[in-house]
Amino acid sequence: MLTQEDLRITSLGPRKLLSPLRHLREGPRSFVPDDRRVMYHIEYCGDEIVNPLGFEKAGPREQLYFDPAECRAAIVTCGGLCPGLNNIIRNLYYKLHGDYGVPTILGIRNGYLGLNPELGREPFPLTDSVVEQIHHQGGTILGTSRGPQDARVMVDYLESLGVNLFFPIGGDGTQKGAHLIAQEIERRGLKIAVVGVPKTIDNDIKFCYRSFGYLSAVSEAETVIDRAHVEAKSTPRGVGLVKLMGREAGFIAAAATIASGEVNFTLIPEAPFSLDELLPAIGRRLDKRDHAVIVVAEGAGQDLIDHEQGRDKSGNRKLGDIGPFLKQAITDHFNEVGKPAAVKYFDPSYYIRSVQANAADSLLCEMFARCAAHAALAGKTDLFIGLWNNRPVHVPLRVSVGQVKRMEPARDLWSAVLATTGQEKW
Ligand SMILES: Nc1ncnc2c1ncn2[C@@H]1O[C@H](COP(=O)(O)OP(=O)(O)OP(=O)(O)O)[C@@H](O)[C@H]1O
Ligand SMILES: O=P(O)(O)OC[C@H]1O[C@](O)(CO)[C@@H](O)[C@@H]1O
Repeated sequence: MLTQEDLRITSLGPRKLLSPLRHLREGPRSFVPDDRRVMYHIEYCGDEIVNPLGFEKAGPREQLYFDPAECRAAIVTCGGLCPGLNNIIRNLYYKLHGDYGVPTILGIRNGYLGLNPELGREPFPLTDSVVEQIHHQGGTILGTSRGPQDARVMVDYLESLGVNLFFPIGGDGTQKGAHLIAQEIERRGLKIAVVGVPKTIDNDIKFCYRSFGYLSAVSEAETVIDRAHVEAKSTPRGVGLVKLMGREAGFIAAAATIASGEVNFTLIPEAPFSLDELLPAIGRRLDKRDHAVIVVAEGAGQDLIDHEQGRDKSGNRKLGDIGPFLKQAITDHFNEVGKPAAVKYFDPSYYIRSVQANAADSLLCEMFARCAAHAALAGKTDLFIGLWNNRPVHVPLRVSVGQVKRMEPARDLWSAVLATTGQEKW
């Protein structure tokens, strides 16, 4: 259970400088339509908390800490690609520059690498023409990277750039890095707000019910499963085998299974399985219906594969390739029992995460970016924008760091998978 102390949001100081309403009336934004000013008024939500855990609700504050006209913002995108990164960049730009009037928004290139001036390329200023069309593209116009950088070096650089609003967009690794940066800023007594936006197609960030990009990736995955189903049905004893991303959590595999409705076996990292049980179960399905569709998350069945243990640059564990392993195991097994199966293997891999955001994710991105801008200008720091009880909330980074979200086999989503596939367990 989280305590009040856990949930306390760090603030750079008392908020009294400017009210957004006053600022919008007086500010130099001739292109802000009048109705946006009204929207601010309606949107204003104060420091209300959202139960049951007690997160503070995200959104505009009555008073700002920073004078937007004197601010400099920087955005960085880190880790793997995710649909919606460009939407976040674009919406942050429009909110900060277009609505609040922050004069300069810098794009940091290639993740935290771009905050090390010895190694990275120089940041560039975002402009209307730079961001105008980017939400139609997958990826991130800023580039990304994995691998650690020294928080002291990054803070030195942010300070030298004159940045006081900093937005790290990334997964749990990025948010851990953001927390170290925020702590270093606090140690030095600097006035730089650090407000993260959680990103991952894997949807495994704690206190964020749905991360942006997840549903776009699921949609793409569903298309591949449907193709695998067509292949499997078109040949005697056909097996469509689809490997999907999901290093530690099976949310993509589970949701794509349910969306497709054509999967017979779903295998996820959170539910260990044995070949002794799985292969005969596939056999029973083939005897009955002559085809089977299997979805496996890349982190599933790792205990079955002999592979080199190791870590990537960011410290994420390296996985053995479960797809070809399963393909071989299924092929060998049915050859051995004298009833060969035709296994068609699909590995959509990066394909599902390099697409542009779908409508649902575009909406989420707009909300996350808007809330991040409000929080930073209000002087809130060392937090990310989460989604809790269907509301955007402020999640202190010290609370989220080290916490992970996993599918719980006893919960609804997994029950829905079992009901959809008809598989007995796993
Ligand atoms: N514990 C940590 N402390 C400081 N920085 C970290 C930490 N873990 C990861 N990072 C840094 O954060 C950045 C992104 O981390 P990582 O590559 O793990 O991606 P991620 O943000 O977790 O996203 P994804 O979901 O794509 O894996 C990298 O530059 C990495 O070095
Ligand atoms: O090959 P990369 O870029 O390290 O990314 C792979 C990983 O990224 C993720 O999609 C998370 O973003 C994992 O599911 C996957 O293992």
